[in-house]
Amino acid sequence: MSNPTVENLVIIGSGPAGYTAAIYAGRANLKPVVFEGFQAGGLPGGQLMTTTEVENFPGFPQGITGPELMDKMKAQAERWGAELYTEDVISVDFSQRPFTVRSQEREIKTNSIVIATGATAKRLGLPSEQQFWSRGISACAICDGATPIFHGAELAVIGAGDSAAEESIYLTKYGSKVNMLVRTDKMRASKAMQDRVLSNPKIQVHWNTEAVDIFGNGHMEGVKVRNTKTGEESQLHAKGLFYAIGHTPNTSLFKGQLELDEVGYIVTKHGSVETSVEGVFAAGDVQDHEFRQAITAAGTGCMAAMLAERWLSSSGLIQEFHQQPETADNELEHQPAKKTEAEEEAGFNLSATRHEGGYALRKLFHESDRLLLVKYVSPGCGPCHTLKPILNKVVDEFDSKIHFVEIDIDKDRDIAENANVTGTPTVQLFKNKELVKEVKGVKQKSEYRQLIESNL
Ligand SMILES: Cc1cc2nc3c(=O)[nH]c(=O)nc-3n(C[C@H](O)[C@H](O)[C@H](O)COP(=O)(O)OP(=O)(O)OC[C@H]3O[C@@H](n4cnc5c(N)ncnc54)[C@H](O)[C@@H]3O)c2cc1C
Repeated sequence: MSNPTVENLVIIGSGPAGYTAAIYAGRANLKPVVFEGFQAGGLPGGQLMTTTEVENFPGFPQGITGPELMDKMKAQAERWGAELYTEDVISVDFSQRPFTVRSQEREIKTNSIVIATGATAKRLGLPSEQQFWSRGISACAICDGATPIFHGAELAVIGAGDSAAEESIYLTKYGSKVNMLVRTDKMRASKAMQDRVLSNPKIQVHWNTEAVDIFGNGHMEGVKVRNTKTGEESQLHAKGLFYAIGHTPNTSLFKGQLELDEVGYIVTKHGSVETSVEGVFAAGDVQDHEFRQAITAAGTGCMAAMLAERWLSSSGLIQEFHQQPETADNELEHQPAKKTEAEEEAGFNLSATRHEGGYALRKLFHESDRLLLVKYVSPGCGPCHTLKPILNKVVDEFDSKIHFVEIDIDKDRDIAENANVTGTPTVQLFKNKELVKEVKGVKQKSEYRQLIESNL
């Protein structure tokens, strides 16, 4: 599908840099188009979707969770008229003006671009990594740590920076012990984080230790480790292994079109966010290997939008869209209050499509004559947050034809255990009490739709 109009500005990425650029460009009446991303370079909302409390973003003295902060930034961008697409950009062409940006769904011509594609968590490439991925190995402790198999179990974290420290501390809520594997005899984490790790009785730091492989039978049982000083190998028992080993800038799309440094970060002019191509700006972690903070990403997002506006204006390309800000619809403020179990029993209505909690699931499993779609989520899980509006739309389409239940695996541990849920989000579809299909992670709407349609 081609769009014949030429946009003022396309923003690629929806972390703090992308949404801030969208807020500024929206307020400058540029009506920016934002590709929020989907899977190629992390979640829509960016890296903060995988964290719990953000304590250092100005304006939130009590802290705020990462997903909540990103929800607010998104709502603010929408309020100022940004047009958002939850799609990955698959190619760009900067060789001709206007520039071209393509996703699977559309092709857009634009006079200027802000790249805010951030960075993606690295993997180690261990021999059995693929086999045990999501069967013990995870790159997101916040998303998967609450899984029942990890409760009371020994766990391991690989890494030596702030992420590794934060994830180790978080995992002590669930595991009996957390082994932190550090390749050298030093941690890179901030002094404050190191102190929290070293003083936590549930965390053991294994210095000069690297992972060699994973072992297990179906599910992971432990990590083969090597002492980097002596070369001696040994086995460390752990039911879960969490990677926190840094990030790679998401710039493969731009190779050969923009100047990148030897690691792949976009090169910007000193003190600016201008790239080697006029009219293309880069903001946030994709061009910053030094600070890598939400506030610096937001700051450079602001600079990129302001410079894009100046550049469009001085090139005589600007097209203004005057508008009133939309009223923000903050979903979080409209969450229903939690019900007691007695209220749940009294209020259970078999004819309703949507339900939540273990009581409803048990009732529906035995009494429903419809397809039963079960979504398992956990508190603070960013991908669960991303999945919510996607699955909500699909459930609406099948209103009265299916039953839908949301299970918080932290509250209904026994249910998650019986259902063999090994990470969140997980969606299971049941027909006549039989499990037809399990889908892990976040997928496009069409995949869930097709799954339901083919079983109706
Ligand atoms: C666990 C953890 C905890 C953290 N805690 C803090 C904290 O407390 N305070 C703090 O200040 N910072 C924190 N950070 C760092 C902070 O998250 C980053 O510095 C910040 O998110 C960078 O923002 P960004 O906008 O540059 O990129 P990102 O947040 O990485 O977002 C990149 C965006 O680009 C999109 N994208 C990628 N490729 C494509 C594509 N091909 N097409 C379309 N879209 C694409 C992604 O979907 C994503 O939306 C933390 C990071 C982690 C991992």
